[in-house]
Amino acid sequence: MTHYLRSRHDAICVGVGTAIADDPGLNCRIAPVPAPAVADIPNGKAAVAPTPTPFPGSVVTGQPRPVVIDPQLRWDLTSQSKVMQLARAGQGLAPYIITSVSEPPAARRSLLEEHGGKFLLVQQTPDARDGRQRFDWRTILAAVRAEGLRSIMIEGGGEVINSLLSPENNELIDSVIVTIAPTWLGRGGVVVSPPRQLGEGDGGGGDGKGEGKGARPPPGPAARLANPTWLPLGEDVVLCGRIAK
Ligand SMILES: NC(=O)C1=CN([C@@H]2O[C@H](COP(=O)(O)OP(=O)(O)OC[C@H]3O[C@@H](n4cnc5c(N)ncnc54)[C@H](OP(=O)(O)O)[C@@H]3O)[C@@H](O)[C@H]2O)C=CC1
Ligand SMILES: Nc1nc(O)c(N)c(N[C@@H]2O[C@H](COP(=O)(O)O)[C@@H](O)[C@H]2O)n1
Repeated sequence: MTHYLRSRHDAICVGVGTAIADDPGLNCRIAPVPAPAVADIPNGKAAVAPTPTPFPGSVVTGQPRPVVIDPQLRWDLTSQSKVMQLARAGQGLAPYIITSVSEPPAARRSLLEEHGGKFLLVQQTPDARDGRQRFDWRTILAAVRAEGLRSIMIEGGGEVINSLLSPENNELIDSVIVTIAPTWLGRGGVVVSPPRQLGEGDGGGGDGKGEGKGARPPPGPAARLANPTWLPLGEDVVLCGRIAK
C-alpha cells in the first residue's frame, strides 16, 4: 500500500525524526500500476474502484520527490544515506529539505545539489497554541508547489501527522489513509492524537479547571472521517476517508 501510494504522488513527506530514526529510502519500489483495461472489468462494471490517474498537471514519473521537514538541519545527510544511494542508482530522487537555516553547511548543500536535491528555505512563525517557532503547513505546501510538485503524501512520523491533523489545517487535507496492522508498537511507537478543537463556551480563557465564567470552553466534537471505507488487505485493514466538515 505504501509503495502504491508513493507511486501516485509527486512528493512524499516525512519529518526529521523519521529521517534520523529510519534512514529511509523514500522511493517507490513497485512498477507503476496501470489503470485497468475495459476488457479486464467484469460485466462492464468495475469490481474495485478504478485506479485513479495522478493529479492533473502532476509530474509523476514513477519516483516521488522526498520532502523532509528539518527546520534546524538535525539530519546528518551524507553520501551514504539510503536516499542518496538510491538517487545515485537511479532508483529514487534526492530530497528537498525544508529548513529555516538560511545558510546550510556548504558541503552538505553541494552534496545534495549534486544528487538533484536542494534546500528550500522557509520561515517559521510562532505556533498559535504554544508560541514555538514552527512551519505553517500552508507555507510548506506553497514551497513544495513552487517546485512544480502538485500532490504530496504526508507519510509521518507522529509529530508531523499530529501537526497536519490539527483542526486549523483540516481544509488542507484531501484524504486520510490509515493502515492498521495486528501489531502493538509499544512505547517507541508513533502516537497520533492531534489536538482537539475547543467548542463554543464562555471563552473566558481561565485556567481550564473551573466552571462558569473564566473557565476554558469545553472541547468541541471529536474529529471524524466522513464516508470511511475499510478494506481488508492481507493481515491488515486499510481505512480511507475524508475529514468530516
Ligand atoms: N508507521 C508509519 O507509517 C510511520 C512511522 N514512522 C515512525 O515515526 C517515528 C518518528 O516520528 P517523530 O519522532 O514524531 O518524528 P517526525 O518524523 O514526525 O519528525 C518530527 C520533527 O519534524 C519537525 N517538524 C514537524 N512538524 C513541523 C512543523 N510544523 N514545523 C517545524 N518543524 C516540524 C520537528 O523538527 P525539530 O525538532 O528539529 O524542530 C519535529 O521534531 C519513527 O520512529 C518512524 O519509524 C514514520 C513514518 C511513517
Ligand atoms: N511500516 C510502515 N508502513 C507504512 O504504511 C509506512 N508508511 C511506513 N513508513 C515509513 O516508511 C519508511 C520505510 O522506509 P523506506 O522509505 O521504505 O526505506 C520508514 O520511515 C517508515 O517509518 N512504514
